[in-house]
Amino acid sequence: MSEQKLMSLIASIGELDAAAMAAAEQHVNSLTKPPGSLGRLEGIAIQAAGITGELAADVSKRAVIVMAGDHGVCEEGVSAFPAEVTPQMVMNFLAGGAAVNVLARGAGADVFCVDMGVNADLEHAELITCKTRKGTANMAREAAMSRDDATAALLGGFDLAARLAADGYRMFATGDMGIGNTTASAALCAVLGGMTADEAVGLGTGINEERRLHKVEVVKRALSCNRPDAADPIDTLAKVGGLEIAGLAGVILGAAANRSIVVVDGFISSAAALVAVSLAPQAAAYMIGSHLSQEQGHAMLLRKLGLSPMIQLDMRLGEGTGAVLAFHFVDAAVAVMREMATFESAGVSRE
Ligand SMILES: Cc1cc2ncn([C@H]3O[C@H](COP(=O)(O)O)[C@@H](O)[C@H]3O)c2cc1C
Ligand SMILES: O=C(O)c1cccnc1
Repeated sequence: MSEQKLMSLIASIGELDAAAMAAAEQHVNSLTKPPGSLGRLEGIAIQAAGITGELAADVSKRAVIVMAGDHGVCEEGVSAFPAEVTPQMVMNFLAGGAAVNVLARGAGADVFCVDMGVNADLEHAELITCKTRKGTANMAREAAMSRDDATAALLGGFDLAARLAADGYRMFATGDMGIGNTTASAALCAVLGGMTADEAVGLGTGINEERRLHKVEVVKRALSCNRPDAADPIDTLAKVGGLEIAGLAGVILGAAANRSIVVVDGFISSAAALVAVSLAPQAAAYMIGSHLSQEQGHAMLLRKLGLSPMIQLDMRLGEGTGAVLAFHFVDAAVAVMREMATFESAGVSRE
């Protein structure tokens, strides 16, 4: 039933507005600069027009959605940090003290923190709760979650993006929090992205190479014990994914269905994007890449997604930090469209 609902919501994701993109391209080429000289800002401006249907959309209302969930696979020793950091960081987000809060303030973005499945009873007036279980099971031994749990998390993310879009938000950043989630993301890359476990597994929060090799073995075990079906993204998500990753995939789909820009953060968010485009290839057009994470699989994953990062600051944090920073560049692209003079208006000659 709910899977049917998800499929019908996904089917509502349309193509970009071709007429708006053509008008935006024509406008970009009329501005006082040599053609193409603003480089990728021009492409972003045209994509933003295609997404929103407007030449220079008002994207001043923007949100970073930070989704948190715990991972049973932590018991295999895959992270440099203990699992209790997940709920502790959620409280830090809500208090405004995490990196993403600081960078969001700088980019004029509202932070929405969502408990998608943290292994603790969290209460806070501003915490959004969309929880079916307290963390996933250990995917190295059994399915991380049920198909119903994965579907519910996808729908929860979709619904949140839709509600925020109805509230006027036109631009979203995806953010994650969940100790152990680079392991789940790597497993998703292996199945849905066709990467080897060794290509997909990185150092996460800062394990050493010896522990990375152990993490590769854990991912291989998760794949051989669960046998996820690469042709079935929900099966894959349920078996080797995570609750916050599922929620973020839903956010991406919900943003696309509501003609909103979705700026994708680092490795974990990109794994969520991989799930989203595996379910709905047409959602890819609504996504903008933000930064290149230091997590080793990210470059390959971005290539598979067809996303090019705008910035490379050697960050490897998640939380939506890279995506929120990239808001500044989307702002720049839209401002160019809105404010630059044309050859005609400024009386500047061209051939
Ligand atoms: C204090 C702290 C804050 C974070 N904020 C994001 N992450 C990031 O690190 C985790 C993924 O790495 P791994 O798979 O190695 O556990 C995720 O929670 C991710 O959001 C953090 C990690 C820590 C320790
Ligand atoms: O790129 C990311 O999102 C990332 C990398 C390492 C640890 N946490 C997040």
